[in-house]
Formats: sequence, C-alpha cells, structure tokens
Amino acid sequence: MRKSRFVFALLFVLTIAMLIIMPALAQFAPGKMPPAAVMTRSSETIAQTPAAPTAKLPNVVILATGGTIAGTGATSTTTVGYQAAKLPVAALISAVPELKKIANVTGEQVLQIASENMTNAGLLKLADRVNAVLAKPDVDGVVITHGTDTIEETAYFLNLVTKSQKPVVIVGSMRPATALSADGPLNLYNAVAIAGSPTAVGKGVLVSLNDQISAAREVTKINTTSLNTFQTPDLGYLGYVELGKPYFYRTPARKHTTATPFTVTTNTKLPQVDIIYGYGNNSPVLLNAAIADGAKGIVYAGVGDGSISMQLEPAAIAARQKGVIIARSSRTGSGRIVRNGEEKDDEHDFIVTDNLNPQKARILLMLGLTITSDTKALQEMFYTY
Ligand SMILES: NC(=O)C[C@H](N)C(=O)O
Repeated sequence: MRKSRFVFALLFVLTIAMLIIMPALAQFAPGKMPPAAVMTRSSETIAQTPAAPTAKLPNVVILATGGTIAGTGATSTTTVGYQAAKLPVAALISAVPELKKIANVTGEQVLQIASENMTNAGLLKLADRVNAVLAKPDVDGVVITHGTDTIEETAYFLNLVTKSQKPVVIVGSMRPATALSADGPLNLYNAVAIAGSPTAVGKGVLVSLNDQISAAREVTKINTTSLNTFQTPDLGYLGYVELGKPYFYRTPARKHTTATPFTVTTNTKLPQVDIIYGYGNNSPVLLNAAIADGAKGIVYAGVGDGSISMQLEPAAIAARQKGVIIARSSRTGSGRIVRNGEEKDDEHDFIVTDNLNPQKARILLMLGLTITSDTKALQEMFYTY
C-alpha cells in the first residue's frame, strides 16, 4: 500500500514535470527557433528584430480652398443649410488620423470660399500653387479640397494648365464636417490614396467623391444635394477607390496637362466669356448686355443640339461680325453638338463645343482666347482637349 502510494506520487510528479518541460522544448523544434536578434544574451533581451520593411509612403500635399468639406452646421442633423468654408486645412487633416498610414500629408490653405464664389483670379492662384508644389521632386501628388458647386470647372481648368504628370485629385463633400454621416473624411482619405498611387500618374486631373473616380473633362454635378451627385453622362467613371486603393478601368482620351499649349501665371489675363441660356421666347437682351459689358466670347447653352432661336440669331450673327466668338453648346447635359447640323456654323463663323457642357466650354474658350481668336484654331481646340 505504501509502495503503490509512492509509485502514484512519482507518476504525478513526472506528469507535472513533462507538462512544464514539453512546451518549453517545443519552441526550439526545427523551424520554431526564435530569430537570433530576440534570443537572450546574458539575461538581457535585445529588441533588435528588424521590423518588416515598411514601403515608403508617398508625399501628398493638400491644397485647401473651402467648400462644404470644410463646412459646419448648427446641429448634427444639419445636412443642408450649413455654412461652407469654415474649418482650416489642419482641422480637415486631423479629423482623419488614418491618413498617416497611407501618406506623408502636409496641408496649405490657398483659399477659404464656398465654390460658388470662385473667380478667375482664384483659379489662377490655385493653378500657380499646384504647379509650384508639383515641381518639387519630393512631392508625389496633390489633393485639392473644394466646394462641389464649381468643382467641375476648376478641375477642367487645372486639367488644361497643370504642367505635370503627377496625380492631382480634387475632392469635396455633400455634407458638412459636423453632420451625421459626413462624407468629407472618407472622401479625403480616398483622394489622398489616389494622389499617392502610381496608377493615377498621367491620367490628368481627377475628381473623387462617393468612392468614385472621374475625369475632370467629363464629370458634372447632376443633383443639388445627393451624395451620388457626380456623374459622367454617357461615358461613366474612370474607376473606383476602395480600402485605400484606386482601381482604374479606362483613361481619358483627350489631351491634358503637359500635352496642352495652355500656360498660366497669376498675371494671366483671362478674357471675359459669358454663358447665355437658351429657352422658349428667348430674347437677345442678355446676349447684348454681355457683349456691352466686354465679353470676348459667348457660350450659348442652347436648347437640344445647341439650336439658336430666330429671335436670338440676328444678335449672335451681329456679335460675331464685331469679333465676339460665339460657341454653341447645349443645356441638355449630354451629347455632342453637331457642327453645321441645325445651325449654319460655317456661314455664321460660329464654333461648337463638341460634348463639353456650357460651364466647361467657358473654361476652354477663355484659355483658347489667351492664344488665338482664330475660329478655326479655336474649333480645333474643342476637338482636341
Ligand atoms: N457641397 C458643396 O460643397 C456646396 C457648396 N456650396 C460649395 O460649392 O462650396
């Protein structure tokens, strides 16, 4: 009885010892040896395990101009009827700490406006900063925060005057920063991801909201307040951005950035180009007022295929004879204007704006007029850029 108790105690001790020793031995089994750097040397742990080599983060500069993305509302449910252009760029960056994981981000406040207040002087100032920042060898891309109302015009302007292949991404938001489900922070994160990606190089200026990526020449705002407002009628998005990575499916076909003849400085004089809207019972009064005010070009947002009414046409012909450029566009929102289709463009020396909407046609006509007032050369620009 005493012997069996002794054997039982011995077996118990041996089992406990095995339970302690086996796991300790297991870590030295082949393939489980700890790396040399973390093995103990004379009781001290040398914490030198080389970290997994982190890929070098791109350097992205955020140029802030205001808009709803920098807007604040009275309450969290104020998703409309807020004040745009309130928060400085530092606040936009610090609201998205996740940016640190995808880029080295720095910010600069270029303007602080709601984008309905954008002027030609504002466009020139922004273009100047974009070109200066992209000229720095250590900058990989630029993000511009902007109000959405005129984002498409600024985007197309920069698409024509930026002299770099590096990514330029313009971003805004439809809800202010203080709103429930504010869309600005994720839009900003996505824009920085695109601007830092080599896949965005050479694609011209891009616009990104709502996880979508669009080309500056093509995108337009189609809804007053909805998040899904930026669309490219007929042509579709260039791609999507997801989990901090852009996915492109096509590239813009028209020439842009370094392949255009347009260069601007803050001293460039952009000629006055006004947009006249077509509608039933159209009278020449607004067209004549624009010309009297000094307009060098008129973009006519005509009905349908850019048709000009009998009531307005004599004033348009007379304006052209005085040297004013008449460019026929359409108020429909998509499609091309057919040259010499419903209008005698050759006879009246009018030009057509191809598939550019009136607000984008105004941008190209202003820049074209800084180079030439020859209608054939201007017409060719509308088929090229
Ligand atoms: N959603 C917006 O950004 C609209 C604002 N009015 C702006 O364009 O600045």
